[in-house]
Amino acid sequence: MAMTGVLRPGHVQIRVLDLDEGVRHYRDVMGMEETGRDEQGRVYLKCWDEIDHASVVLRQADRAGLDFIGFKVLNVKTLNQLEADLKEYGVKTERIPAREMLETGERVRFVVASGHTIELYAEKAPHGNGCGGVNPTPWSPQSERGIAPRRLDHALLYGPNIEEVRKLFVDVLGFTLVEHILTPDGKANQVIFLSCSIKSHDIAFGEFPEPGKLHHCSFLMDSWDHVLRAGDIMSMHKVPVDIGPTRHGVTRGCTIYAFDPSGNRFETFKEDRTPYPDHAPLTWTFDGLVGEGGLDYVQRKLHETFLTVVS
Ligand SMILES: O=C/C=C/C=C(\O)C(=O)O
Ligand SMILES: [Fe+2]
Repeated sequence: MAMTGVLRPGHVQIRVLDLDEGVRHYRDVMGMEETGRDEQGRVYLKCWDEIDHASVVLRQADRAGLDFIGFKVLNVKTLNQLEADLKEYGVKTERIPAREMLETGERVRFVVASGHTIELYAEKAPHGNGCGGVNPTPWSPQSERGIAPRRLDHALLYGPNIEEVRKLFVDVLGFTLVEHILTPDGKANQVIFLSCSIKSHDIAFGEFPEPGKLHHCSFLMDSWDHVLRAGDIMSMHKVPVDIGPTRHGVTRGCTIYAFDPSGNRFETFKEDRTPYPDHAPLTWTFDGLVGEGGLDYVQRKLHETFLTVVS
């Protein structure tokens, strides 16, 4: 947890072109549990080992992408303090009323320099993970349905001005820069990996001319084996795979990148680092992205789509 009380990415609202297709993907292929639908027609889903009501909200729209990503913070006191800190830093914030999102309290919403909408919230009703809270089981039957990721893990967002975004997340929200990929001239950041925990990243930003773009939302798998099994299930459902199975040199994460029916990239990801905030950030040169396997460690090749395909 960041010293400022930001816990984790708690929800993403993803735009899908066809709601039924989207639900079939996240519920039946990914194996997430549908936990609700609201009067706006949005569909709420959660991963099997998440406690809170939902981590993915699907909204039907005429263009794919990410409406916003929300971070859960420790409590209401922390939420109020962070809103004050954001305002003092010069960020314009707005309050989204409680229950605008099912089972979720007030959200503090703001737009960062890359054009992405970020939210902070303190309250989301628990739904449970099927293991129980007293003498719990180590897993639940839901953990065997479909790809069955443990949780929503992180997102990589593409847009301009990521240096300004880095400063905000580090100086105000208390995130740590864990790894970064430099631009070809080595003078700036191409991609930054930021953590509010001891994960390799809770959110990442890549420099990109168009604001507000989604590179991928990522879901945590337990092992290489589970990532490979996810690949089998993607193939069974003809899910278009983008990169992998492979390991990223950056973050060491074992990965498959693929696309949902709307063309939103998602990732099945096995974490393999536990960086603490006192660790110095790891640096990747741009040619390290290719030559040293930064993107694809096994094949040591750059997949153009990593730099160009967003939703
Ligand atoms: O070189 C690119 C690395 C991308 C890393 C991830 O998407 C990840 O670690 O989840
Ligand atoms: Fe990722």
